[in-house]
Amino acid sequence: MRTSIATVSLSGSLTGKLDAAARAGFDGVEIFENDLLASPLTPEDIRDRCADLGLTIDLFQPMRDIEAVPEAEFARNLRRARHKFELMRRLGADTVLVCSSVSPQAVDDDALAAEQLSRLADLARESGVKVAYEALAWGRHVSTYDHAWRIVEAAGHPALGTCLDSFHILSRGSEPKDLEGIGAIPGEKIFFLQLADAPLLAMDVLQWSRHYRCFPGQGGFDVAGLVRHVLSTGYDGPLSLEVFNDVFRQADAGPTAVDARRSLLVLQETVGRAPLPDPVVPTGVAFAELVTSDAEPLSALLGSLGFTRTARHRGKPVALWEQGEARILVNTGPAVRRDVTQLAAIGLESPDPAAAARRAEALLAPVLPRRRAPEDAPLDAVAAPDGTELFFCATGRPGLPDWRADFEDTGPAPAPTGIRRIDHLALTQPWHHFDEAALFHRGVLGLHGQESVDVADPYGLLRSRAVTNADGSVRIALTVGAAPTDQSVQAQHIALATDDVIAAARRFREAGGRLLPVPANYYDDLAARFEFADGELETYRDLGILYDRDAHGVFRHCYTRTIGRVFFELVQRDDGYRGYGASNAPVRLAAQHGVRALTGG
Ligand SMILES: O=C(O)c1ccc(O)c(O)c1
Ligand SMILES: [Mg+2]
Repeated sequence: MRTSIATVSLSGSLTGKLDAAARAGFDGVEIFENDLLASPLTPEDIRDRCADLGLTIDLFQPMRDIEAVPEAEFARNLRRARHKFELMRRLGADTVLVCSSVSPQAVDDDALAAEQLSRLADLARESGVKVAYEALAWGRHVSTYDHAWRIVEAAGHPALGTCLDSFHILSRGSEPKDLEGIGAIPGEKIFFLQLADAPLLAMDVLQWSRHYRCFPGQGGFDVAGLVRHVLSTGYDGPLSLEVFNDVFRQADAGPTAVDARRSLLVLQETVGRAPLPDPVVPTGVAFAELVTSDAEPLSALLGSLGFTRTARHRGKPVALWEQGEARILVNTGPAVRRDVTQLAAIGLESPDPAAAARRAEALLAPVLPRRRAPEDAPLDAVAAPDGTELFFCATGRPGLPDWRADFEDTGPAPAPTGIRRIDHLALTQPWHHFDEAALFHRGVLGLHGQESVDVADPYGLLRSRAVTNADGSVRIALTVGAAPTDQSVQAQHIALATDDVIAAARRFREAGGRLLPVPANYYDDLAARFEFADGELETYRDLGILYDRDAHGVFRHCYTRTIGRVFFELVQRDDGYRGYGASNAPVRLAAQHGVRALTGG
């Protein structure tokens, strides 16, 4: 299917928007009148530029407040339309969007609306233009798609059809049965289909539409369900994104256009219309790679956690540290983002690394060079939106490139200390890339998105959403802070799974490690909320262990101090607990702020 994007969805100048849309692979654009008015280019220049970029102009919009008005007013509207149709001729655009009137002059008279739209369509036809009539959710008299369609049907004019916009339809809380009417519209009378998602917010629908729309798959609407209804009519026009969003209005058009196109690819796959390679869901975490300019503090911390250095890279200053199945690479080489200790890469165990990379590439993920150096194993890797490198690994599987082969052993595996593996990785996202990151991890990696939760931090709200595979052996928690300057929102962490967090915490402390101190008030509150065995709470209090329960089981966890941007968590999940201790995050965040205030670090 052809894909299109409205220029209003992207930031910057009209030419910048067109370039970004073309580079992301869109077939066409909807030109917003305001973008054209503000552009120094003539309509002919814009037409030529689109042609050079391989973009069709699928829609010109919007024309407002046309129908169901007194005759004198309608005559003025026709005059206005004549000018716009001439402009469209110069632009080479053949479909105009007319949105339902919000004018106080408009009357509630479907017959009049049909008659005037029909006369508009007569004029349009003379200019070779088709009119697509759209119900705005806040239209004065016409606010539903079926009402707009009844008027179009009554007009019975070949140059008049309807435009369906998923936001206007789904923002009205449509039940599945309310969408069935879509299937009854003849496909050739649906002149255009605009797609947008939105987070489920209770607010004025106009404000919601103008500020909070997002790309399909990033909000709470069933956009794919609506598209299925539309496709069942035989509609064969473009899938076009029309997203009014304050964040996208400020963000770079290039990455936004890529995010937009990826969302459409995932949507097309959901409705069975995208030729994408199947997802290859990762089956485990092979390693987490930290970069640092000073390995000393990190080595000490890993040592206290029971990790030992077991191997080093043959060609680069990268050490492998292991404990159980948890593997941490410490890279002290000249990495791009080495200024502060941070998580730079994740190795994901993949059933078919090459196929995983093919899907990632089809979903517009930047593919990284397979060999960093001539002697390296050829590993498939892509960059996530936050820059984290994702390696698709086949650890110890004959016939496939193995990252482990690039390492030579330097010491034996450590004695087990009860740490089994990496439980999850928590990555903070730049605030304006959060939805993009969640969609990326779901679409590209085939992970499943869990509920989004908001967590209070002393200086703002953190949003958090985890993506996981089916058995929980890969869990990535994506978080973002409301306050972009707050240091806590920059932190990343590696959570290590243990079967006995008390023993692990004691061992860590005995080995010289320092756990994050937790205020006594927290334990007083725990005592009020839960019943504990004798001495249990005192043990938690002594060690700084936090406690949570969900419908499935119990979660106990504690934190190390932070080095650079990175800290570690020891976690014990019992009886199928699924969460990440979100209810404890405010206490953890406050404690981390407290430590920073004391140490100045
Ligand atoms: O917010 C608006 O006015 C507006 C304009 C044109 C559209 O296609 C639309 O969906 C909304
Ligand atoms: Mg619209």
